[in-house]
Amino acid sequence: MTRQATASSEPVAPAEAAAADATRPIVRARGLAKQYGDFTALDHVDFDVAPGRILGVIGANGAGKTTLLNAILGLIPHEGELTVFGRDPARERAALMRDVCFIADVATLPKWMTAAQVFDYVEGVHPGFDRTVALDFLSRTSVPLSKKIKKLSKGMTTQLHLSIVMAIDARLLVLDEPTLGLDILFRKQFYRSLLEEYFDDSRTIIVTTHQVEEIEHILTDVMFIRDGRIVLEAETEALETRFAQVSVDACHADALRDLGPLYESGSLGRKTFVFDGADRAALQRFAPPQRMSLADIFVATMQDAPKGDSQ
Ligand SMILES: Nc1ncnc2c1ncn2[C@@H]1O[C@H](COP(=O)(O)OP(=O)(O)OP(=O)(O)O)[C@@H](O)[C@H]1O
Repeated sequence: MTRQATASSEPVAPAEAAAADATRPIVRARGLAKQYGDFTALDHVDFDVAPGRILGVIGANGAGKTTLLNAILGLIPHEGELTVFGRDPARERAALMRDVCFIADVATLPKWMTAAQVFDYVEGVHPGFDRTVALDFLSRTSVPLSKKIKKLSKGMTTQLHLSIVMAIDARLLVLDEPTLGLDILFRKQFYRSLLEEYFDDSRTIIVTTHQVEEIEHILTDVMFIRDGRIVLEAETEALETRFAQVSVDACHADALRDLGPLYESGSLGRKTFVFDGADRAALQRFAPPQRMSLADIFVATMQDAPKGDSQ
């Protein structure tokens, strides 16, 4: 608001404008909702995605992840406010796609084309595609340019797909389950290349996957979705200080329950309690608080989150 007021009354210094651009959200949603008939797939969610971040959108099957991405990409109409690079994706999709690259599933390249033909095609439809970058990436692999995609192994297809991602100069990359069906080596390679060769401060990535543990290390932010609602939104770094779990003999269970755990589980006379924002010193009196993986935090949060009344 301040920025708009300034712009209308006095000129904004270039440095100031650049600083404002660097912090302005790439994606801004307020009351974003999506109904399929009487089913609520997205239930009035609010969120911002800042530039230079890697956001993991995590949720169980049917949580609403793809619906959220499709709204961002302008592929479905929505209710509520949604802007991507300041534009309404549903109305200004063509202009938006100059800045956005979307990959659904790496295995979905057209099987009847050769790699060279795929490059021809992408060159024709995406103004940000740089063929020389793609060729350079591919030259470091064993993927032949002249072979039809149906004759490539899945790993080769991944590398071909990656070469396209790397060569599209997009400011926002949207990945929906990008490594579905790939073995662990190729999944790891995909994310390593993404981080080391593609990502920099000028780009933003939004990614969904069920293989949370494999992308944990690349994410700067996470959003957990359940029943079309956001149940947790946080910087990944903050999770470590925020969440902790302690395992104790069952005889201490009541005392730990008094500290307000998010979730508890137990077996064989031991109880494990998960805490969100608890006083570490208070937990330490019972047992050393342990660091939790993103997958563990996800499970605990999902157990705790009340089921939406939207179904
Ligand atoms: N075109 C549609 N018509 C009706 N319901 C739909 C449609 N698309 C999605 N849904 C429903 O909306 C809900 C959210 O679907 P969505 O694909 O966004 O989930 P998701 O989190 O991506 O799931 P998954 O991890 O299984 O891909 C699901 O219950 C789904 O059945």
